[in-house]
Amino acid sequence: MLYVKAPAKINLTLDVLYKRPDNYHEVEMIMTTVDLADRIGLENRNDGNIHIVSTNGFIPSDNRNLAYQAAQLLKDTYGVKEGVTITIEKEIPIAAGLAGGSSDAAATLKGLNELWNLNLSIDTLAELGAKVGSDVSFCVYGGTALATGRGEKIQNIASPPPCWVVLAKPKIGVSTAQVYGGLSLDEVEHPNTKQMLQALESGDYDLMCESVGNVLESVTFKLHPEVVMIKEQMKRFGADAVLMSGSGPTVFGIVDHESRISRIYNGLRGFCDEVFAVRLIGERNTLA
Ligand SMILES: C[C@@](CO)(OP(=O)(O)O)[C@H](O)COP(=O)(O)OP(=O)(O)OC[C@H]1O[C@@H](n2ccc(N)nc2=O)[C@H](O)[C@@H]1O
Ligand SMILES: Nc1ncnc2c1ncn2[C@@H]1O[C@H](COP(=O)(O)OP(=O)(O)O)[C@@H](O)[C@H]1O
Repeated sequence: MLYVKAPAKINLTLDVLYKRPDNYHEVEMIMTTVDLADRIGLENRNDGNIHIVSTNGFIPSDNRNLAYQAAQLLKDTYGVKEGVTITIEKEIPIAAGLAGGSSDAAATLKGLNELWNLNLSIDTLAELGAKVGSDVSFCVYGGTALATGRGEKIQNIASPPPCWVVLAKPKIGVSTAQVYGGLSLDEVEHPNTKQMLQALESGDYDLMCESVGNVLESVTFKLHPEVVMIKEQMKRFGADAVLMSGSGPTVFGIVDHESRISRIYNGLRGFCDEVFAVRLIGERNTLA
């Protein structure tokens, strides 16, 4: 069995520039990887089938699973005869704004590249990933990046200075399509992406905390007011920056010292079942 780690992401900024004719939204977002990960196991099958086994009964085990789609895409594109059993040990909350499914797909692409001896470059895997979902290319590279286009154009950037992150997910799940669909661009406050880039480039923790912003908050907050409450609690317990990740509903809080995490973590556990205290993963992926 080959094991591959599939970490979650958070969006430090998420801006939407306009709605495109293809119904996607042109975005500009800064994403970074956090140390909360699913574990993907890959084992060859002689019957040519793709088979999903998961520790979590709430994700699809058929061709709606993004890891399944990634394996199918490799089989179709490169005429692979082998099949694969994909085991997904789920740690990342589902439909949470943390790209769990996208990261499973990215890990599957990287792992099968090795298992099936395809010798594809990381750029090729990222291009293939974009066909599975907008966030998959970023997940192939990991680290910290500026993502543009519909999210699939990736530019590697400096990672945040050392810090810790508390993630809190309320019991609801949100549909990304519904959130983008509910966005009205004349009502939002756009984040300052340039300022965030400067903050990361210069390793300026305070400026980074000042520069977080996500236009999708306006939509998810209206749909689910409990997310606003979690954001307020996170601030009250002392986080330096607090933001919803992606389309939500997960809210993250940043602190610069490990000793400050437990107050926020313990405080939030009273409101949410799923709370995690994690490090950021600064390093970009290379192929094994
Ligand atoms: C909002 C973000 C921010 O990182 O993350 P999540 O909240 O899903 O984690 C992403 O843009 C989500 O990317 P991903 O979840 O891969 O989206 P996709 O599967 O490609 O698209 C799902 C649906 O979202 C909408 N969509 C997605 C991306 C985009 N740039 N514009 C859109 O309008 C479209 O309606 C699309 O049909
Ligand atoms: N491997 C997977 N893990 C989680 N969800 C998956 C997976 N494959 C498909 N999905 C579906 O994708 C949807 C979004 O899931 P996820 O990637 O966890 O959230 P998000 O897009 O908010 O980051 C869910 O409704 C789920 O049914």
